[in-house]
Amino acid sequence: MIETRGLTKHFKDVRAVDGIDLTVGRGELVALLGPNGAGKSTTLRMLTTLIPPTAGTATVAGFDVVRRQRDVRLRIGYIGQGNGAGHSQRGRDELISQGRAYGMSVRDSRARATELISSLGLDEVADRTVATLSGGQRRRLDIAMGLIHAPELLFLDEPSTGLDPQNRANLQDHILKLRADRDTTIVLTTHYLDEADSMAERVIVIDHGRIIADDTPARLKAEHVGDTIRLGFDTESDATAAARQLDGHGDLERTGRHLQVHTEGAARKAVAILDALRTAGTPAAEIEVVRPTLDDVFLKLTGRSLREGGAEAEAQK
Ligand SMILES: Nc1ncnc2c1ncn2[C@@H]1O[C@H](COP(=O)(O)OP(=O)(O)OP(=O)(O)O)[C@@H](O)[C@H]1O
Repeated sequence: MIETRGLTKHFKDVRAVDGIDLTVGRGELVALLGPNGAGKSTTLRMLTTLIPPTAGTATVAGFDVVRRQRDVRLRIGYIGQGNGAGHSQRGRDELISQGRAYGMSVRDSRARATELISSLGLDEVADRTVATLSGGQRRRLDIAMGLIHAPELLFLDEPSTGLDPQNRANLQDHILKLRADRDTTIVLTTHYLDEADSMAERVIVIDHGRIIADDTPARLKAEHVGDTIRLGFDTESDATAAARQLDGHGDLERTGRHLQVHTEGAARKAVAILDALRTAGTPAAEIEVVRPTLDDVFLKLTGRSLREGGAEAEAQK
C-alpha cells in the first residue's frame, strides 16, 4: 500500500525527512514513533500529497504522490493535527458534506455519518455547530470526517492527543475494528507509547528524519533492551555476596543493597535465581521482574527518552 524510496523533505536548511525507505503492506497497522521534530508529520504530509518531497519517490495505494495526487486522495483518509472541520455547519452536516465531496450518495453519506456519530460518541454534538464544540469534541469530529468514506488506507497524525482516556479508548477500538472488518491499512503517529505498544504490530522509530528501528514492539524490546530482574537484599554485603553467586546468570549491576540482572526470559530465570540464592544462604528479600517499554527501546537507541518531548510534555501544555 505504501512504497517509498529515499523519501526526503528539506525546509531550507532543516532536513525534516532524510531518505526514508518504507514498505507497508495491505492491512498492516503501523505506528510511527519519535520525539518532537523527528519528521513524522512531514512524512505523513508527503504520503497524503499535502506537500511534495524534495527528493525520492513515494507511491500510495499504487499511485505516485506527486503525479497522481487525486488518485491517492480518493483512496486515503487523513486526520491531521489541526482542525479540518469548518465552523458554521452542524457536525452531522459537516460529515455528510465530506462524504459527498468523496463522491458518496446522500443516502450513504447520511448512513455512514450516523454510524460514526454513534461509534465515536458524537451524539451530543452532532446537531451543534462546529464553532461551539470543545477541542476534544472537535477532534473526534475531525476523526469521523477522515473515516467517512471508509478509506482503504488511513493516516492518523496523533489521533489521541487532546482526547480524554475514555474517548481515547473508544477511538482505539474504532481503529482496531476498522482494521478487522475492512482490512484497512493504518499508519498512525503517536506520542503515547502504550498506544503504539498495544495497537500496532509494527513500530517504526524515527529520529532526525531517519528510520532507526522497524519491528514488532515485542521484538524491539527483546532485541534492544531485554528484561531485568531487580533483587533487593537486607544488607549491602548480602547484595555483594549474591552478585558473586549469580555470576553467569546475566549482566549484573549492583547499587547499594540492590542487584539488577539483565537477561532474556527473566520470568523463567527468576525462579532459578531465587533457588540459587537460597541454596547459597543469601536469599533475596525482594524480587521484581521488569519488562522493557518502548521508551526504554528509544532511550537505548538514541540516548534520549521519548517521554521528554512526548505525551507528558503535551499534557503540560
Ligand atoms: N513548514 C515547515 N517549514 C519549516 N520547517 C518545518 C516545516 N514543517 C516542519 N518543519 C521542521 O521539520 C522538522 C520535522 O517536523 P515534523 O513536524 O515532521 O516532526 P514530528 O516528528 O511530526 O514532530 P511532532 O511530534 O512535534 O509533531 C522539524 O524540525 C520542524 O521544525
